[in-house]
Amino acid sequence: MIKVGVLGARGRVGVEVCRAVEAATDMELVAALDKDDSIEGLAGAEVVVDFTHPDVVMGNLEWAIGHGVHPVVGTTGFDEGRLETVRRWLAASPGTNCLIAPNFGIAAVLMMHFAQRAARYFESVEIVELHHPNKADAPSGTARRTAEIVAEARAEAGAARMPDATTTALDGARGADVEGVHVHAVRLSGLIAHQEVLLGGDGEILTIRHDTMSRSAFTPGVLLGVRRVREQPGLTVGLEPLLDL
Ligand SMILES: NC(=O)C1=CN([C@@H]2O[C@H](COP(=O)(O)OP(=O)(O)OC[C@H]3O[C@@H](n4cnc5c(N)ncnc54)[C@H](OP(=O)(O)O)[C@@H]3O)[C@@H](O)[C@H]2O)C=CC1
Ligand SMILES: O=C(O)C1=N[C@H](C(=O)O)C[C@H](O)C1
Repeated sequence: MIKVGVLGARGRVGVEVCRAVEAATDMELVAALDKDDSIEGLAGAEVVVDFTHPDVVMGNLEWAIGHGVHPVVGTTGFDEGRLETVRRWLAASPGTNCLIAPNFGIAAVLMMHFAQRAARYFESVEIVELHHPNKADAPSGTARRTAEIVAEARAEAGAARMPDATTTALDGARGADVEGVHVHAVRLSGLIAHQEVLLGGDGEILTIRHDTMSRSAFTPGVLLGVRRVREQPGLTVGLEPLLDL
């Protein structure tokens, strides 16, 4: 049995994760902690799942890694600086591993992968992410990561700069620029989590769209991460290696 702790246990995703861990026959939920609980309650857990908030996740990771608990992290807000800090903590705690995935939905991971594969064949790529209005951050972790891997694929293929004749615009009208890829964030009641990657070429457009219809979509990926994190050395970013992508 894998002893699992959950941080953010009363949150929108945390509730689903606790339910899934309790239903898994190879896992035991040993701690379900939320905002005002002491993180010391994680003592005894082998793996901790974090779905909290970008402002608190780094403190949680420092504690977990320092205590030899393997984190599986869904919380967003990771840039290269944060990832480097996590790598440093892991290096100081040999045998402890960490998985950080901006999206645990299998279809969402495939959407990102297909966008990365397609990017080199098109002149233009833009991303529109659409989420519920209670989301803390923008752009979403998924959109940010998609833009990064799309930009990387385009750079590797020697793609030219994307055409854009805009010289006059209101601030924000062209969205956020993530390594040259424009990302637009919609916050709308009724939505959960959605993303479109628009790829434009000569006379044709490919749209890759992903829709999260229920937060239960994240739990198979989280359980996969919990089962595999102990054998994935150091820091793993994204679920792709666990899906052989
Ligand atoms: N990787 C993925 O697949 C996914 C990632 N996410 C990300 O996960 C994060 C959480 O999303 P969501 O569940 O919607 O958010 P919620 O706000 O619904 O849940 C977060 C929970 O964490 C609690 N919390 C805040 N601080 C702490 C702390 N220090 N220790 C323990 N618990 C704490 C919050 O309490 P309180 O409300 O009182 O502040 C809340 O109950 C976001 O960053 C989101 O982007 C979301 C969906 C999928
Ligand atoms: O906050 C959310 O809801 C989600 N957050 C993640 C992100 O920022 O990409 C994953 C998914 O989009 C849902």
